[in-house]
Amino acid sequence: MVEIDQVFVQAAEHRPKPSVTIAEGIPLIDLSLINYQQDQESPSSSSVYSNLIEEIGRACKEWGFFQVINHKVPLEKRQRIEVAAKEFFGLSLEEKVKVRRDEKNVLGYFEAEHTKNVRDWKEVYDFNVQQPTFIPPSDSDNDDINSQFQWDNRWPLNPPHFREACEDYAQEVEKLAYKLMELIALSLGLEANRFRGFFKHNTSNIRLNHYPPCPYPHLALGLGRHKDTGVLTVLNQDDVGGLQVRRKSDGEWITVKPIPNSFIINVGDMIQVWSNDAYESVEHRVMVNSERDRYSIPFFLKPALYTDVEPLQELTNHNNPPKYKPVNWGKFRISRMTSNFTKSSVENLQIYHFKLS
Ligand SMILES: O=C(O)CCC(=O)C(=O)O
Ligand SMILES: [Fe+2]
Repeated sequence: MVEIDQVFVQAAEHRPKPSVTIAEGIPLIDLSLINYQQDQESPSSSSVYSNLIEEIGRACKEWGFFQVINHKVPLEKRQRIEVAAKEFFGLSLEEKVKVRRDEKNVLGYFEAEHTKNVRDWKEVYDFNVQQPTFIPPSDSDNDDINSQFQWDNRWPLNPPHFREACEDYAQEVEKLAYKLMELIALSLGLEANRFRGFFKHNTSNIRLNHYPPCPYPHLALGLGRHKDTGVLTVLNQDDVGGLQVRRKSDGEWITVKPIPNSFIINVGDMIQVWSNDAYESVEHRVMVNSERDRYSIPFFLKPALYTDVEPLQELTNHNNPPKYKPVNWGKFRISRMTSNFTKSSVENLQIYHFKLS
């Protein structure tokens, strides 16, 4: 067997253990009650609905992760993007690099991502849900965003229905994300639409992930440990499994069991800041295996580039003062993005850098 390229090798303490604990714990939440009609009378007064809100609040607090079923994202749209993703990744590298992401183009195909300075065993394709991305008017603070980056989607010509499959799916999953944000707002004691204004010019994106079989699953990871930087993630994973979540209660890595037609939801860094640590963004990673290809499709809900994210006034008071300085989403995003390309000697920007001591 050829020796593994050292760029993929995780430090001993970050390698997956040979035996894994399958999570009993990640809450499974039934969304049968939700409804996407805007003009629907709010069912928030009914006690069944308040149970749902409470369940979501508890999951966000105790795990930062949960799975949902009966979410109403049409299965057929989900299957279409899954097929499109497989077809795209099945193309030759020469074809795929025609839409390769680079230092200037933020979106497209990429096969050399690093997480915490170790290369991931995967390839990805990113597109933004809202186009064009709203770029704030130039001032000295925003020069980076204005002059250095291109935020246009880069659609491949092949497979033929790729773009349509991606856009159709994005619309559906975005609705689910906003509905979940309403439930999360209610669970924090806020107005249902409290977060809505942050997404007018959102920078939400969808990523297609492909983790090829890896002959060294004990040394490498499909995706190294990390927290999601955005607001909320809605993840579609296939039946292969490999996602692990760091359990808050004891720091153990717990494998999330795939459930057909479910989504895995997790809180990102920006909810952690808005909620002043009531709901924390939790570390997770992806193991690879030597036999099967694994595909996953996260939707990352993200605010507008100009958003200053800070603890919400309603959630802070004299006894619970703000724990963070404002985090400018555009700057945070760009700092994180540029560090994903190669090994770098400095740690990238994390939200704890914004903590008020
Ligand atoms: O592939 C997965 O299951 C997780 C992907 C993920 O965590 C990410 O892309 O941020
Ligand atoms: Fe993630």
